[in-house]
Amino acid sequence: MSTTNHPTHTATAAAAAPGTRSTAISATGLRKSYGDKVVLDGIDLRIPEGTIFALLGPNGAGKTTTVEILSTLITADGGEARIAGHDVKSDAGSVRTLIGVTGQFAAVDGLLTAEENLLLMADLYHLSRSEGRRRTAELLERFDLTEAARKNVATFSGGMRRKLDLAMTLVGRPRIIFLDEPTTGLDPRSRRDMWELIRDLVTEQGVTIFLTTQYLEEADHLADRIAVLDHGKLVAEGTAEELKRLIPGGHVRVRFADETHLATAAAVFGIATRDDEALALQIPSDGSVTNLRAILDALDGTGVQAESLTVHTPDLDDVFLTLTGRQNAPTVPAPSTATTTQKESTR
Ligand SMILES: Nc1ncnc2c1ncn2[C@@H]1O[C@H](COP(=O)(O)OP(=O)(O)OP(=O)(O)O)[C@@H](O)[C@H]1O
Repeated sequence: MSTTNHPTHTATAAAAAPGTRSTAISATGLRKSYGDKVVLDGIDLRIPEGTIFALLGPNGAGKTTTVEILSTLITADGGEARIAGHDVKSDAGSVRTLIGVTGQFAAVDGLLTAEENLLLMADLYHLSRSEGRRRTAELLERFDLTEAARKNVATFSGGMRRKLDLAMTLVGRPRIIFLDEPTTGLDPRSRRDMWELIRDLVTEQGVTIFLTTQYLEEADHLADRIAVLDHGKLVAEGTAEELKRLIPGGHVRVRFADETHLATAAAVFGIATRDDEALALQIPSDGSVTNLRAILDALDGTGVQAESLTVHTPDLDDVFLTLTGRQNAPTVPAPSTATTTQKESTR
């Protein structure tokens, strides 16, 4: 897709101070309280250009508040945040020309068709009539909405509305896109479609994505880096692999035909946990091929045959549970009315 016709963004990005040129989003000591309630308690972030960053946290952790501050919708009580080098408070106008924000159906008008919604957005971005039509057609095609283009959005499925909402955000060709829970409530297929669209934006156009999610799988799948937000503080940050390494729990489970075989194997693997009932041994392992080979070689050495072997590597659910002491990842979370109302004022 062409990225011409967008002088504002290119010029503004190039104007960023040299030291911050490769940093799309940064924050230092961000704080926000509502009355007595501390929502953000000193958040530090540094997100390089052209990457996907996921802010992961349970309901009420402060994810939307973070997005609202970074996208200039509300101001922080303390700390500093910059978008491509521009201060979100003192230079909010420049920040707004660089970013796109997609909340929960924030901008979509259900009484209009998909095409009308996109054309309206093109008007808001002062695109000429012909450029607006061209961009609308291009986005409808890209998001597989061409057939539904002339239908009222009220008839759309949740997945189609989300796609249209993202398409509307892209009319202005933002270089930095905030996606607040982009797949909450979507079925698995629509969620995967959305993931593909998000990833394509980064690989094809080099945009930077800041997404919030409650889904560990989503962060694992999409993000270059993940931060876990809990009670207004970042409790961990890293790649999915780094976060998974933070916690123990990786193991190989080997099942045997009878107790004699189990006892022989157990004598070899001193640190293994024995499950007599299931005739199984649980052997600590990082799941690497080298480690698996060593386990199998040691078993071969005993002359004992294993009936089955399964590898368990910790997933982000385990990480979340370890870091926050709570299970996460609801299957169909209900959208909160309060945050939806705030999100409606995003544009
Ligand atoms: N305008 C407001 N006035 C008072 N409290 C607020 C306001 N906005 C947010 N909060 C509170 O701040 C906390 C964090 O809210 P926020 O919406 O940022 O969390 P979240 O992590 O996005 O959660 P969710 O996943 O439910 O959207 C919540 O306890 C919420 O009730």
